[in-house]
Amino acid sequence: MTLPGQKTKIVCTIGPASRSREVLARMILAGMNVARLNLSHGTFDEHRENIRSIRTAAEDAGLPVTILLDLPGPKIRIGTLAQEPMMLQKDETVTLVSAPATDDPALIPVDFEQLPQLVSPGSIIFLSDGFIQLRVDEVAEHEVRAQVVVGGPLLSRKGLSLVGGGGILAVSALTDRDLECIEFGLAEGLDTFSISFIERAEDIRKAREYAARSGKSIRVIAKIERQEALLHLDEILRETDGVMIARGDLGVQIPIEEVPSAQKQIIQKANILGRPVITATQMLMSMTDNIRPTRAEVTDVANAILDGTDAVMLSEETSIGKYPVETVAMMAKIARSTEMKRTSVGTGCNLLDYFRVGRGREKITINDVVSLNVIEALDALGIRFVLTPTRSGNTPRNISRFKPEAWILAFTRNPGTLKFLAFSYGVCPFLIRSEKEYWHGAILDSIRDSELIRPGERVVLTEGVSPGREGTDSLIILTVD
Ligand SMILES: Nc1ncnc2c1ncn2[C@@H]1O[C@H](COP(=O)(O)OP(=O)(O)OP(=O)(O)O)[C@@H](O)[C@H]1O
Ligand SMILES: CC(=O)C(=O)O
Ligand SMILES: [K+]
Ligand SMILES: [Mg+2]
Repeated sequence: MTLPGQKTKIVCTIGPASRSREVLARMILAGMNVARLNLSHGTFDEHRENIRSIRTAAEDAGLPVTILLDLPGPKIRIGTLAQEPMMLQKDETVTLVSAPATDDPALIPVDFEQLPQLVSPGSIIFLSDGFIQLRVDEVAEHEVRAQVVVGGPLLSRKGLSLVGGGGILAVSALTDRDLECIEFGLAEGLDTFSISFIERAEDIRKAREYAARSGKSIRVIAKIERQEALLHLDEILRETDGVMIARGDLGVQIPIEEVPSAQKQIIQKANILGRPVITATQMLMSMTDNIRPTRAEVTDVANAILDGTDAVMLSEETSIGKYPVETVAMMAKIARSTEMKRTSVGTGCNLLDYFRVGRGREKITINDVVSLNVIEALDALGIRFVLTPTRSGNTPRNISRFKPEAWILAFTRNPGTLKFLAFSYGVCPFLIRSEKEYWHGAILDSIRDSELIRPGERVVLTEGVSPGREGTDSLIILTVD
């Protein structure tokens, strides 16, 4: 048993820059915990190959990697360009045509037939999360002519949105394509999906019900990337297994200046319920092309950690960037340094006060009380390890939400629980093979053998898993001999 270098979990989007086994292996060693495959890009064949490579690389490295499949959702995207990048210059006129692809390098295909009905002269179109802006001049039956207001390089399959929140198909968040993607994932033996543009808890239930028809249960990360999701945040958090602050789309769907406060609110509410939360998009964006990040980016990563995020995510940086491995290593370095200073610099959200003296006191559960007591014991006695036998993963997650300095070693027989703990801060999960290994004696034996714990050191153990009992209602503090 060796401990990871940092407690914050690192999610990396895999693409052309990182899909080789060699690069994947180096990213795993640098600290990647979760490989995200964005099913909005590439083909099922490509992703099947990616899944194979990730599994092999993880096996070779001897470290666990969880695969997250990100569903496309009802997002309007441009199609496949004849040449990429297509360089758009300020003031030039461009033509958008409704088509999935084009051979004409002067045209921008848009993978959405009704585009001409959606805009009128004067409408502002954002491409690529708002990096590129166009103003519509003329609308014809199948095409739209527009002037470039802000230019830049455009790549195939980038998102298209309209000022004022347009650019999402008005249908349910879960599209037919998403259902096909769930089926693809289940057939590949995967069960963790992030759902894009969800509006309500109902969207998550639909995905679960769809998987249940094939007798499977799935784990869901709800992507918060539109106003409606913020309005229904409480019901979404209750239903979901985890949550992602998808700042790319969120920053064009709501006023961009509201993204930071939304981030803090989502993190705080997710922490209260013990749902792992991922902060995503543009975290180290400049490392897509440069070997060093900006001060602002480093500060963004550190602040997300201090806000209480469980995981941080890389997108372009690792999917198409020049320095995927260096970016993961930088992320890990920022995380490690920030975690060490977390107590001395203080954090934005004091969850302890929420439960002890705040609104949380009214709704407090026995599990909350136990996790509060664990935190109390860790602090008072300077304990470095909590050992949690768990079936569902709830006990380690409830402790993790307080972002303690101690490591949470989780022991489970359930491979799905193990995989999903890859999203929780400070949790180091281990697979055990029999019911007997849930017993305290067995857990202590394995930890003694690992040499992680010094003889004479105190640890906290949460109650063992026993048949017919739900939740954790006790903890023991003991000295390892
Ligand atoms: N499998 C892939 N193949 C090719 N390019 C990819 C792949 N995955 C990601 N990319 C590139 O990396 C960029 C950033 O990835 P990201 O996952 O954030 O996608 P996105 O297009 O912004 O959409 P989303 O809102 O779904 O995240 C993509 O826009 C795309 O250019
Ligand atoms: C990750 C994602 O979907 C976004 O930032 O929009
Ligand atoms: K997606
Ligand atoms: Mg998005």
